Amino acid sequence: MSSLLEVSGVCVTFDGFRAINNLSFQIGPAELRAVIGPNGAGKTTFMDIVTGKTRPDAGRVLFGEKSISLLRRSEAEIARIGVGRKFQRPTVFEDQSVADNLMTALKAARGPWKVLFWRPGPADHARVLELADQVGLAAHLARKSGELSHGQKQWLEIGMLLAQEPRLLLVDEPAAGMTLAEREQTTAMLVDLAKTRAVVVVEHDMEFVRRLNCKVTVLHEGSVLAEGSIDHVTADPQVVEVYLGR
Ligand SMILES: Nc1ncnc2c1ncn2[C@@H]1O[C@H](COP(=O)(O)OP(=O)(O)OP(=O)(O)O)[C@@H](O)[C@H]1O
Repeated sequence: MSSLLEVSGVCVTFDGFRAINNLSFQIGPAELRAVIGPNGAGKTTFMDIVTGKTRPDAGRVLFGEKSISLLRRSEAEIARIGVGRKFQRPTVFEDQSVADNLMTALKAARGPWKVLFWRPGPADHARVLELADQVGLAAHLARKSGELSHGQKQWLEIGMLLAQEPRLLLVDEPAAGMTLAEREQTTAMLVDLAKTRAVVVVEHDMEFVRRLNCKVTVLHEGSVLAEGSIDHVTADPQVVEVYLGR
């Protein structure tokens, strides 16, 4: 399988401290991957590198069939190339309806110039319905986003990211603060999304990771400590020592 994202030999140093240390990581074009590891392991920095927020001192970050380098590109360019990132805190427009939030995201996905003259047509309204359906909010289109539950807001934001049609979606602790039912729905949603794109989930909740039922990458001190199925990594004595045993 050729990879969609290839990170190799990446190093990041903050004030002399090696936060990412010769990190190499690959993800396939339609793959769900969980990234776990203790506090300070480098999970956030890894996502910052891929999205162009942090510049590595060394290494390569290549994306897509043409192996486009993501280094030295702006965050906006990387988003247009096909990388979406979902932060932990949802940032939806609370005064707008679910449909309006999704339409705003569709509009933004057109790029800064086309937006000036853009008016939504029937295909855009259909796309809004499709996006709402993908994130389980089809029955809530007319509701004000501020009235949604925490979990529903998270899903709306995922829907807004999908408007950009990312080929790689990075999701930071999606289960945090969710009810059990919302977690289950989020699991199903992420599994479904990863059928047509790569989805990388950074998560501390091991029960949630287990339910994702996907390959797991364990980071420690800025590099990959272990990789494989959840059963494989949780049985690894080094993983138990640095992370699970705490
Ligand atoms: N801007 C920065 N300046 C200095 N040090 C930083 C900076 N960003 C991250 N670090 C350090 O780099 C290391 C990796 O941090 P990072 O946030 O990537 O870890 P993490 O795995 O996401 O941790 P957590 O699970 O707590 O979110 C930590 O030791 C952190 O203190």
